[in-house]
Amino acid sequence: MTNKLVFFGGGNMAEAIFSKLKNNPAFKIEIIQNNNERAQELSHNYPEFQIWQTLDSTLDKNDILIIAVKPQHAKEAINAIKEKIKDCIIISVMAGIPSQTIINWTGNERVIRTMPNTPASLGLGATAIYCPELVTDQEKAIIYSIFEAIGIIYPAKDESFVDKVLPVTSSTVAFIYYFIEGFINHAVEKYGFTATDARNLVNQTVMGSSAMITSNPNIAIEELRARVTSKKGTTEQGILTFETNGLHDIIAQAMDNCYNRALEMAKEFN
Ligand SMILES: NC(=O)C1=CN([C@@H]2O[C@H](COP(=O)(O)OP(=O)(O)OC[C@H]3O[C@@H](n4cnc5c(N)ncnc54)[C@H](OP(=O)(O)O)[C@@H]3O)[C@@H](O)[C@H]2O)C=CC1
Ligand SMILES: O=C(O)[C@@H]1CCC=N1
Repeated sequence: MTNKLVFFGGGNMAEAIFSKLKNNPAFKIEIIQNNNERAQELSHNYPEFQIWQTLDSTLDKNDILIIAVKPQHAKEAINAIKEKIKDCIIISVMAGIPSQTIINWTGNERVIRTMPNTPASLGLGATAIYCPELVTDQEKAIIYSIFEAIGIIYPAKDESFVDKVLPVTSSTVAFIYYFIEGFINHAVEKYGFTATDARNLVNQTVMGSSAMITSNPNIAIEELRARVTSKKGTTEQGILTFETNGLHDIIAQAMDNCYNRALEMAKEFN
């Protein structure tokens, strides 16, 4: 069976998902993108999808709407289409907006909260999904299949975990880039590597380190680290610098501020 999958907002996160679904026969994809320039770019890059600037038709019970607009635009954007999305399945990828708020805006109770991340475009995504009880097992299987097609899923036991994964998976993509930028910039500025060489070397190291974790599920990450850290060697001095300056405390603070912002957004954009 083919399901109609309509993306409301065709920006970065939506594209990370639909780019990976484009050859998937299970879904007939349509994109609502109000910005004309972006709509044209999407039409050019994805001739297999239908691109609209507004939602003209009413969605049916089995159709799926993925809401992928920014949280601050959501209320107004959804209000403009609410009469057409009363019966469909609604999946939100928006940070911070609780499902009850979306129910209040739409009058539709079949609202699923998810939190994906951009590596979805490579099939390497990680998506937390919270389905309320009124979603049937059959519907749940379809919803899970969308996100399984773009990576791993984490079925959240309650909705709070959709916000709690923000500093674990979704925002973390940017946190990791920020960390990587630090290594690259200093390699260029202090040690004279070209920007390209530094990028390639650091990136290969990040990929290799990550692959070591994946290939050694029974070895603690601390142990993998210990195998690099020779007593009185070079790595030890670097780790000591991180420890002395409380890097793990800084990471914890960044995670808490990220999560707290989601809670704040729930109040700000209701
Ligand atoms: N980026 C990420 O890594 C992640 C994002 N998210 C969530 O995904 C959502 C989208 O984020 P992101 O993709 O980064 O943001 P973008 O700004 O890239 O995407 C939003 C898109 O929606 C369009 N849009 C706005 N209003 C309407 C409307 N009324 N009708 C149709 N299209 C509209 C915007 O057009 P225009 O440019 O003209 O405003 C834009 O193209 C957010 O809610 C965010 O919380 C979740 C996980 C990760
Ligand atoms: O920064 C944001 O709000 C979005 C949600 C997770 C990643 N980007």
